[in-house]
Amino acid sequence: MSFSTSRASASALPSAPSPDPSAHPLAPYGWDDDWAAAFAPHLERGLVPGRVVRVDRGQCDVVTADGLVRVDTEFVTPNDPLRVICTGDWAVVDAGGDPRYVQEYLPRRTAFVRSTSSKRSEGQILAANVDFAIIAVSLAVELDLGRIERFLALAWESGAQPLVVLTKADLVPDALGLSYLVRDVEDTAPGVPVLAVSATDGSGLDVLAAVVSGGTTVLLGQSGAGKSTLANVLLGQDVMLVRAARDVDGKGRHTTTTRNLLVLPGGGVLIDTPGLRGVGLYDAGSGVGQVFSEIEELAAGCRFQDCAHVAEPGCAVIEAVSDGELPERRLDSYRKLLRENQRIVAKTDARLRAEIRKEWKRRGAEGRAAMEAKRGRRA
Ligand SMILES: Nc1nc2c(ncn2[C@@H]2O[C@H](COP(=O)(O)OP(=O)(O)OP(=O)(O)O)[C@@H](O)[C@H]2O)c(=O)[nH]1
Ligand SMILES: [Zn+2]
Repeated sequence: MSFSTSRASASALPSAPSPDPSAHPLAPYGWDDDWAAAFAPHLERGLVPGRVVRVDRGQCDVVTADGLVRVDTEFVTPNDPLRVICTGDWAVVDAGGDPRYVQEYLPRRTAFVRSTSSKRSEGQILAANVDFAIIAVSLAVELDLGRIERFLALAWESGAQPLVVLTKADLVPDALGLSYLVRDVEDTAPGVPVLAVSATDGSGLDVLAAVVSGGTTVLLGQSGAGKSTLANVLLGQDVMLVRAARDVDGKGRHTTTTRNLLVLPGGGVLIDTPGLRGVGLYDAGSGVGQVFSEIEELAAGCRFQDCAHVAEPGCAVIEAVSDGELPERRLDSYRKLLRENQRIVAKTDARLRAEIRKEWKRRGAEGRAAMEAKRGRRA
């Protein structure tokens, strides 16, 4: 069966420039001319570039031109959790020292962030320099467009290009039904390629592999959406190779089964960390705007600049709904995500205020104690 269900033709799909493997040993890991330019000053100082494949407490595994090395990360683990080195970062490595360590990392192009449930006021960095975010959606269950929109907001917010991959297409009985499902999702996801694939009959997988070749990809989606299956299909035999490569540092850590950053046979890498799998929505403000770009465009025609599109006179958005031009479900979903986003931001601010108060209380207590000690000495 040939793959022809999606209106998004292969030519309309984004494609990352395929790195020339002869150009640089790190090209398969995403190294390109822009990274090389950013690294040039470090190279002059005898430092080497490496991509972070895994981060542990205090150390990380970095793949360099000479293979995988274990390096200390004390200089790249600041208090701000968003600035801590993470999988996908391009590290500036001092490989000559003992211990070897990361001096800094190159400015990130994109970043996936998760809101933390801890007392910390900021999010947690999950993956850096991701080009493509595959949002896996199972066709075995009824489509939940609201959920897709939520993942899209998260993906846009990170800076990566989202791709919706409808999995288990073999379970949809007829081609016409499948094309309707694809169109529904396309209408929900302006600017986002939508592909239907099946790991069972192989349809669509070659297109998907071609799209993500040369870039860095992450897999998002509900449990059971088929992410592991897609990862296995994309990776082919390379999982084994990367595991074997872990033995390069001679410490036998190849026994690990944690898959973090893996080379794809067709070029490019897949980042698959446990944290990314349960990712939520964190301050996806501009991301929400991109998911609902047609609403934002309509809003430009509202009479009031701060129109909330609820009951304002001259509201172009409500007018589009009553004209049947904009589905009411879209507007509801937009409002819901904006509200949720505001709650997260408000919660974050409240945490920050609470932390500041605690700090001032502590200082106040110290100050009082010092004053009392002084008084005591005087008495
Ligand atoms: N019929 C059919 N089943 C599939 C296909 N792809 C995956 N599945 C099945 O769907 C189930 C879930 O797939 P997984 O790949 O484990 O899903 P996941 O998203 O990784 O799930 P979590 O690990 O819970 O996040 C498994 O039983 C797969 O065999 C497909 O193309 N067709
Ligand atoms: Zn309006």
